[in-house]
Amino acid sequence: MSLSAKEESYDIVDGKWVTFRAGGKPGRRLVRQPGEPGWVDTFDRIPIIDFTNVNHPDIEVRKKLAEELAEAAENVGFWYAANTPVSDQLIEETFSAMEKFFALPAEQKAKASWMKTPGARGYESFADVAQNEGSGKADATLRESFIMGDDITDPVQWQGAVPADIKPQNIWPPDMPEFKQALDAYYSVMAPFARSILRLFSLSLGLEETALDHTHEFPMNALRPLHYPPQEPDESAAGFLAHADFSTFTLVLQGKKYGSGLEVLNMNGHWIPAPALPQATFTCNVGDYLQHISDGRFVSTVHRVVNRSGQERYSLPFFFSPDPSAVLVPVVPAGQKRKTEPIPYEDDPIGDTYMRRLMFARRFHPTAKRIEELGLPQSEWKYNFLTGSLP
Ligand SMILES: O=C(O)CCC(=O)C(=O)O
Ligand SMILES: [Fe+2]
Repeated sequence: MSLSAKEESYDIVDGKWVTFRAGGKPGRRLVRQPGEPGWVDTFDRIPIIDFTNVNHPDIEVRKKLAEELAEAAENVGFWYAANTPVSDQLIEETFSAMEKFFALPAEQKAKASWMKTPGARGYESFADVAQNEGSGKADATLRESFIMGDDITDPVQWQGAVPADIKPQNIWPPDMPEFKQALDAYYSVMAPFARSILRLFSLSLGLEETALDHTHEFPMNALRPLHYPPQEPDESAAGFLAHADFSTFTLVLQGKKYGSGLEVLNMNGHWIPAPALPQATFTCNVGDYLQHISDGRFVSTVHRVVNRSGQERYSLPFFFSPDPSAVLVPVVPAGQKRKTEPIPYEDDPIGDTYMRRLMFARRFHPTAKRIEELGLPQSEWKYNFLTGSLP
């Protein structure tokens, strides 16, 4: 089922629109009511998938799980993951470190500001969000976050030789060394789990189980602790604006004891709540890279966060993305034609396209400003600006 093809097959005259950013550009969807022209059969709930068998020794068992996953990825683009390799204890320790980090005085958090790293890793304050997104008032406190990810210069992640021009990617709060320990521990469990899920997607696309492994060897992963205070009742901006992820897929840990607020957009323009469920660990979604690999079969579904719960909300997305050097080619079944239109820069290495998306979303970041000063056209933006240095 190609959701976007259905969407485009109707003449839209007037009505209410939901707007979002997806695939690196603005998009919109008409809000339709039952019986109205263009009302489609779309999801109104998110399926729960049991991952007990993710590494089952019998390939037939793994194939069955792959089929279940493919159905969710195709019809919803979101799924809950239950019975995963992530223990309750690890989850508790990770959330407790996150709460402690976000509770640090602003000056201590600012020591690990994302403005200090070439790839915008580190702490993003409430004020940074308000400035970057133009969302609400300058003093809005919609969300704050921290990003860490793959870093070849960190011996916890990589023990091999490091090229001399590669700079550290991550930055850490010097006043809370346990924060690094906690996120490293969590990251080291998530990375292999994500690789196993990638293999399920390989199977579901009719490929050898390991066929996509070479595109995700030292991938551009990111782990992003987020903190959303309860929104002011008069605050119209979302805590996280409607968007699709630029990842292969995303595994979001939502704390069960916190407020909910994640919402997923269906094809009729309705927001479907996706709160933490007692029986599941992760809320997961297809990202743009998997949508591309699957030739549009798996949908990078739009979502947002609005914390109307009246409680603090902490969440922890793990973005699994390809290697910077990977060039992704849509998988087209034998005897069929490609269904999707080519997208800009699709023959470029993913690192370069990632850079274009990241810097667009971080226009006040020094790397983005330097690119602007140099007057570099987007076609010349390169991933190595984030790891080495700009000209
Ligand atoms: O906080 C969440 O639950 C989701 C955040 C999100 O969508 C993102 O970081 O891309
Ligand atoms: Fe997202």
